[in-house]
Amino acid sequence: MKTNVTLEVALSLLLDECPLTRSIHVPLMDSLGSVLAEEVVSDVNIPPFDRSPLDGYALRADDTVGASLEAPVTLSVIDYLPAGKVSQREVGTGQAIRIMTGAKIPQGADAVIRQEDVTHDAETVTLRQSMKPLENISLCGEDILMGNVVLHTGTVIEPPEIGLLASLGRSFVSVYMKPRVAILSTGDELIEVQQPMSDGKIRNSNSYTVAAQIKKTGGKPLMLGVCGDDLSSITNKLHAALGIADIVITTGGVSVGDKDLVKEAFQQVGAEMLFWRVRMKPGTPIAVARYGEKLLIGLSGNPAAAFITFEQFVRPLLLKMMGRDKYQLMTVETVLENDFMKVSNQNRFVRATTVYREGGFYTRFPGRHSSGVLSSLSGNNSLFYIPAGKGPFTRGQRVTIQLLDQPEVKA
Ligand SMILES: Nc1nc2c(c(=O)[nH]1)N[C@H]1C(S)=C(S)[C@@H](COP(=O)(O)OP(=O)(O)OC[C@H]3O[C@@H](n4cnc5c(N)ncnc54)[C@H](O)[C@@H]3O)O[C@H]1N2
Ligand code: MOO
Ligand SMILES: [Mg+2]
Repeated sequence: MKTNVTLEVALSLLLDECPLTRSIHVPLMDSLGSVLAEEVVSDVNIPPFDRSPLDGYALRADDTVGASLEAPVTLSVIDYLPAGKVSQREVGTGQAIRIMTGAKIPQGADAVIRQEDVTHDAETVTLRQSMKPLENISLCGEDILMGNVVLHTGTVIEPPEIGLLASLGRSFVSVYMKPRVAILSTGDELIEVQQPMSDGKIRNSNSYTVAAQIKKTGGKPLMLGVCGDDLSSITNKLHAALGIADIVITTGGVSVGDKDLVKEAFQQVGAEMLFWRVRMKPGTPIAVARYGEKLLIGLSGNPAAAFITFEQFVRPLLLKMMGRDKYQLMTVETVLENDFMKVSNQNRFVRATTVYREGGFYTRFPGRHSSGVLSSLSGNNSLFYIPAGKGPFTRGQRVTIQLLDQPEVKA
């Protein structure tokens, strides 16, 4: 087992060989946010026929040659075509058909004129301009051509892709499955949300924070509740978790205390330790092990450490497993709005609030930074990564930060 590894080494040990989840056929609307696991080829032309993009008159361009203010051309209107209807008539010489946007161009016609550009009565339409062949006609297949690849494997399904798939008649689509992630919080001091407080105990918040992070990333959280600090309880829960999940996350019990038994439990269930302890604060004691294709990730019990290490390790892991090729947090250049004077001898992630104003990003450090403090995670949408020995940082300085969420835009 590697220990005291750098962030980069830890990330590559975790991500380099992580498996893709299986692909699964899901109803179209359930695919939003997932990654496409198939090449989508169009079996139709879109639009499926030549159609009118305007409300007006379909006619033969030839009939309008030489038409002008001085020499208007009058055509007789032989039919009326709303969208969805097909005309049984063919437009002959000297004829036109009244047509609405979206209707199929009738036989014989090769141009459409806007109704604002003509005068008409019940039976005729008069033009004062000539038309070119194919003027104002949306051609069959001009949007999507039959036989073409419309969406590639690996495309993230967002609302436009949902619309495209719908237009191709795909009510089911193949996507990479959401990873199932079991969460087990360890600690004799833990009580559940609904339980009354008692001396020496603390409510389990990690299971909920981590489950929410999993959900937000697109995974499927499976909450296994809390478990005391004893080896057999932890291993029993891990066995159960490995039976139902692709990834198992534990919180607590990964440091050096007498009751920190999670690493031992990972080994007892037959997992191979990949690393323990990363050179970062908070979250140093993170432990990662592999069990076949499954991964076990022991996060620190300290709430802020668990949250931040999730963002650094588990979020990219889940995204990569779901087929995403962009899985790192977005980074932006920002201007500091207050000082950060502390120089740390360790690589450190500091909670920060970033806003977008007057064309640029601005960042403050409003909260407390200890890894046991949960409250200052709230409202902070970014993390400032400070390599060991760097700093102090002063107001006005330009630095790079990680965005956890879209920043607020200030006027
Ligand atoms: N002698 C040393 N002691 C510690 C070291 C060290 O290097 N030498 N490292 C410290 C660091 S850094 C961290 S981080 C913590 C990590 O400890 P564990 O991962 O073993 O976590 P626990 O000891 O179980 O708990 C830590 C803290 O968090 C609270 N906790 C735990 N689970 C939850 C939960 N589900 N919800 C809310 N709060 C939780 C727990 O009560 C503790 O207060 O170790 C240091 N010690
Ligand atoms: O590595 Mo710990 O999370 O700083 O207290
Ligand atoms: Mg501990």
